[in-house]
Amino acid sequence: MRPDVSRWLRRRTFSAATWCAAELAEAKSARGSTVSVVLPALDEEPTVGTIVGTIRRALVEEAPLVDEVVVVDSGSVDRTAAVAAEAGATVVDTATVLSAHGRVPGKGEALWKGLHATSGDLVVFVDADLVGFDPQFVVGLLGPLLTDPAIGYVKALYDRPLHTPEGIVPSGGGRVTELLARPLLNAWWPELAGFVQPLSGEYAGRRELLERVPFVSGYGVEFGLLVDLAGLAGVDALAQVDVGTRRHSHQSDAALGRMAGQILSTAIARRPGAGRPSSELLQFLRTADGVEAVSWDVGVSERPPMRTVRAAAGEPGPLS
Ligand SMILES: O=c1ccn([C@@H]2O[C@H](COP(=O)(O)OP(=O)(O)O)[C@@H](O)[C@H]2O)c(=O)[nH]1
Ligand SMILES: O=C(O)[C@@H](COP(=O)(O)O)O[C@H]1O[C@H](CO)[C@@H](O)[C@H](O)[C@H]1O
Repeated sequence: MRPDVSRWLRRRTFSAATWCAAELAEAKSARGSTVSVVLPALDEEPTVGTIVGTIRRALVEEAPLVDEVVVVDSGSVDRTAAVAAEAGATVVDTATVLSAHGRVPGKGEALWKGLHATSGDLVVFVDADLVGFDPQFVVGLLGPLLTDPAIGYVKALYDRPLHTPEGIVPSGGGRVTELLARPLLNAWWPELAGFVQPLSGEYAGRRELLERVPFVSGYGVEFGLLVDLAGLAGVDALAQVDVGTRRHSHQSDAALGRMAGQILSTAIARRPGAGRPSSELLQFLRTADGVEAVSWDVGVSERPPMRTVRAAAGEPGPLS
């Protein structure tokens, strides 16, 4: 193992159990900081309300650690928005936030617009499809940020059981992580090889950093943020926190193939000289008389750093 990665792992890997909400609420108050939680949601009616309610009870009412909870609706056709609002979240829609910039599909768009729709100095991102969500996820992500000014971005690490019709595969989750993201990082960004869950959907960062990097529109957003923030602030400004086990609703292998296409596009765009990859991904279906090729566009766009958007609109930047 590279000595720098070994050292990073020792210095920048934490356990969520190190902190409790009450002590971090005091640390936040002493620093005069504020905390926003952003949940990107596309048709997450079954789970979003429980997650929002759990955050509000534990981290707003019982311990004033979180100052706002915002659900960013990506155009859901179910009752995601209503359920989130009933649970106490502020709900915004990707169609109306920064509407002058239009709306492109994908998770990264929701996160980018969630960044604009919130004001916290620290921003926590949590997927809205988690099952058995534990508020200690948020506490653990905020721990390093509220206790070490040298740390600017923290990703969750966890076990990821894969729920299948045949039962639970204890560590079968994170399929795109294991088959694409981890090999890519080790090949082209080996200094980031210490991240156990480079694609984890739960992470937190300082707004002053998050507003200085682009947000990839689709599922490349986590990969893009990790590489771009490391380039901006240095690997030592990044950390990871062990929060235990994460369960969520799983997509099909075919859907994850398209996710992988977006992540590959994101990675190649960050390798000067690698050329512009084709945005087409062909997948195949078995038909009665053979196979059918299905063409997908896995090209991604990039939303510019929020700092440039605010400057263009004459808005003040984040207090920092
Ligand atoms: O266009 C999209 C795609 C996903 N999501 C949300 O982003 C999170 C992670 O997406 P997903 O569960 O599809 O990814 P996975 O966890 O399966 O990799 C979930 O809260 C989704 O509802 C979103 O807001 N807009
Ligand atoms: O880590 C992964 O391989 C993928 C798929 O996870 P599963 O195989 O469904 O457990 O899930 C993550 O990747 C997405 C792209 O970065 C993130 O947006 C998701 O939040 C995250 O769950």
